[in-house]
Amino acid sequence: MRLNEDCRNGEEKENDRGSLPLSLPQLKLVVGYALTSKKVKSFLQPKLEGLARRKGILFVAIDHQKPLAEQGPFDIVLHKLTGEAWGRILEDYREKHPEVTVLDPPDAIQHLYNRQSMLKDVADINLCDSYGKIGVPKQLVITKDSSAIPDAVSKAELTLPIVAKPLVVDGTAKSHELSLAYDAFSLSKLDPPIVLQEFVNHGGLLFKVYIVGEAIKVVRRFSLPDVDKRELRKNAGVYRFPRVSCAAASAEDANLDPGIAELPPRPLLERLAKELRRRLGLRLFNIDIIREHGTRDRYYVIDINYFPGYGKMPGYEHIFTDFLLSLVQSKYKRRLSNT
Ligand SMILES: Nc1ncnc2c1ncn2[C@@H]1O[C@H](COP(=O)(O)OP(=O)(O)OP(=O)(O)O)[C@@H](O)[C@H]1O
Ligand SMILES: O=P(O)(O)O[C@H]1[C@H](O)[C@@H](O)[C@H](OP(=O)(O)O)[C@@H](OP(=O)(O)O)[C@H]1O
Ligand SMILES: [Mg+2]
Ligand SMILES: [Mg+2]
Repeated sequence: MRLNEDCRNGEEKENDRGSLPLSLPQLKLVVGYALTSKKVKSFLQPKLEGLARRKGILFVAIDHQKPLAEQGPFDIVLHKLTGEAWGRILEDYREKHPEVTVLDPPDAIQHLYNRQSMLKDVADINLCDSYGKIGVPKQLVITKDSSAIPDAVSKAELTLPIVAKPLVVDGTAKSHELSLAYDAFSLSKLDPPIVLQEFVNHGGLLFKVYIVGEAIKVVRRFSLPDVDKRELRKNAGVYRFPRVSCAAASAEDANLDPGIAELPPRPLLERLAKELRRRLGLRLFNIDIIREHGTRDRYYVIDINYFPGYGKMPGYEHIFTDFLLSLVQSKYKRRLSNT
């Protein structure tokens, strides 16, 4: 972190939401970012950059034509790019620059790029307390041979309908092309590797739980409608469906049945977030949670995304800048206590 006496003047001296303890010198925090142009557009909105500047945080684009080590110096590196080459560059940089916080470690992120390993920790946590139970839908991975799917589905005793999702999430639109199958035979039309997941009726509403370090923010999103099991036979086939829950329009203001709209209990989400942060070793992700329709406390995690669309999270500019400052403040305090 760079000490900077004159980076804030005039009205910019205001201490936004009290994030900077007054006893600390004024900081200038440099955040290098390596993001796709789509992500830059959705995340680095003027309201984020403006607030960040007022708080002494500067976002600087990482130049891919130049070696990372020759850029900066950075306090934090924020990134969401795929590819092994980039992962190696970052690992090498982390080794040589342990003083820089890389958000997040590439190995840990990799865990979320496979829909099987992504949900493993949720299943292992097996969270169940007086506030509710959180699990994952029953699922099956098919790596090859689509003709064997009907048999595999029957052996695994998966109940129809079934959601089919590409196994690997690699940032392409194709990895988000999902299908809903009303009969197991139609699944043999799909291209493995795929994950087959039991569809859980949830009243057409999904909870997106955004995590930014210690902060948690939940929003409601529209989702797929319930499927009447009696309709299965009539509708046999496999149907591609669009990215319903990703739409910018939120379900916050919709006139919903209170039993469906009620948010999951805060203590339950806090326990889940704390455990997942620790087990995944990640600080920036979101969790898609649904509540089984007709129950009050039976929850399923269906998806976890690394560095999701924070631009759609209300108040993200405050939450994110507070988080960035908290990272260097704790580092600064540790350094002071070591001197
Ligand atoms: N097991 C399930 N039961 C019921 N609905 C599901 C299930 N899995 C997925 N869905 C529906 O499909 C949508 C997309 O699924 P999922 O979130 O796994 O895909 P994704 O492409 O990774 O989405 P994102 O855009 O959040 O990354 C969910 O938002 C939900 O509406
Ligand atoms: O915030 P939610 O509704 O979960 O949806 C996000 C997806 O989960 C992310 O995968 C998208 O980011 P990438 O396009 O960088 O993968 C992300 O893209 P965005 O950052 O351009 O909005 C979103 O589509
Ligand atoms: Mg999702
Ligand atoms: Mg996803």
